[in-house]
Amino acid sequence: MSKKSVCIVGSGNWGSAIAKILGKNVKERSDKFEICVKMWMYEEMVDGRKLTEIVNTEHENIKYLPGVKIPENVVAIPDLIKASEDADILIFVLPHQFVAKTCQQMKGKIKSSAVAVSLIKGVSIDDSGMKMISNVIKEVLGIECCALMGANLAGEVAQEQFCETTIGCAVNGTGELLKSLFETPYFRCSVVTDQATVELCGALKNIVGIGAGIADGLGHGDNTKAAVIRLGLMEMIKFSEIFIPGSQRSTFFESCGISDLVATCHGGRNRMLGEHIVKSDKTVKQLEKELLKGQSFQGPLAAREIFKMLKDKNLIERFPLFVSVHYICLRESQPEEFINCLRNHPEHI
Ligand SMILES: NC(=O)c1ccc[n+]([C@@H]2O[C@H](COP(=O)([O-])OP(=O)(O)OC[C@H]3O[C@@H](n4cnc5c(N)ncnc54)[C@H](O)[C@@H]3O)[C@@H](O)[C@H]2O)c1
Ligand SMILES: O=P(O)(O)OC[C@H](O)CO
Repeated sequence: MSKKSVCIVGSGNWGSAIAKILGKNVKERSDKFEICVKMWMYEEMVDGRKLTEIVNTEHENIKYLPGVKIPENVVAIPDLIKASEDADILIFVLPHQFVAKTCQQMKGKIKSSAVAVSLIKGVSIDDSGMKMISNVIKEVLGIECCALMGANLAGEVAQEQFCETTIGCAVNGTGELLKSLFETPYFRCSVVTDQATVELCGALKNIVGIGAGIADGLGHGDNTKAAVIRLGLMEMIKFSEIFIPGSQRSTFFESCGISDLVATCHGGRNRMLGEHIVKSDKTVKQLEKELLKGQSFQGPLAAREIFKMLKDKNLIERFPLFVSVHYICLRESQPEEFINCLRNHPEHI
């Protein structure tokens, strides 16, 4: 079997943490993988220098993952086509609002035999309804695309603290190939076939994470947060039952489900957003700029997209937590209303 070459499409907080894992793994598994990992980087200037040059000389993404060394066999490339044209495995790890445009640029210019994996937590909504991000990639590029999601706060993974992740892969064989590429003693990968639920969990938990932050910001403690997690999980399960035929309850007990929900509700950027929404009167855009300095909150966009789906199907009353987070992000509802939403949740009736 010929060696597979790997390209990471994206280089933010998570993309850079994943680059650290992949750079080391391909060297250790050089019978299976090419040693050079290409990483497409959306070019920008940092302290008067190109970020790609900084990464390629200092081997550190000083803007998105400062303080963490990236192996020297990971090469940052600002040209998307040069980075991806020869790849056998494409790893998509961008904020979800950029994925369709990025794929359009790659269309017809990559290997037709390539396989992709999406690490992107979000969904895409258009006039035809909801699509998983892996389906957007699959449709535009015409290649197979799996998903990898879990309780994986990038900073902790980069510090090599133990965690688990879930590879959702409907196609035989590719899941095992991806496991052999990603797994380390501190990053354990389980493969499941219920890919759509894996991806949906990744998108929906970000909305619940904002809710947990709102409860924190209002001064509520661990009991309230536990209620946010439970009610959020119930809405995630109900949503999957309605929108994903064949969704399996067992997937919610993988890392992509309950574990990611717990991690995000305690340590995620979306949780931090919820807290700051309560403690300031700034917009989400302003808070993103101030708090994240170039990184991105995925929860507010997911809340808007899911709200649209619910409205179109007349389901708003069955998902009060998701809907309340959406209105609070828009500043159309007061944060205090979130606790009333928990109090009156249909799960209590
Ligand atoms: N950060 C985490 O802890 C973490 C963990 C697991 C999954 N994820 C998911 O991974 C995905 C990527 O998140 P992240 O944390 O790596 O990103 P991030 O929040 O650090 O986002 C910033 C990235 O977006 C890029 N960017 C800005 N404008 C762009 C454009 N027009 N086109 C393309 N790229 C552009 C920036 O260059 C930068 O690389 C998200 O879906 C997120 O939910 C993140
Ligand atoms: O920081 P968040 O809220 O975007 O969450 C990061 C990861 O998705 C946690 O697994």
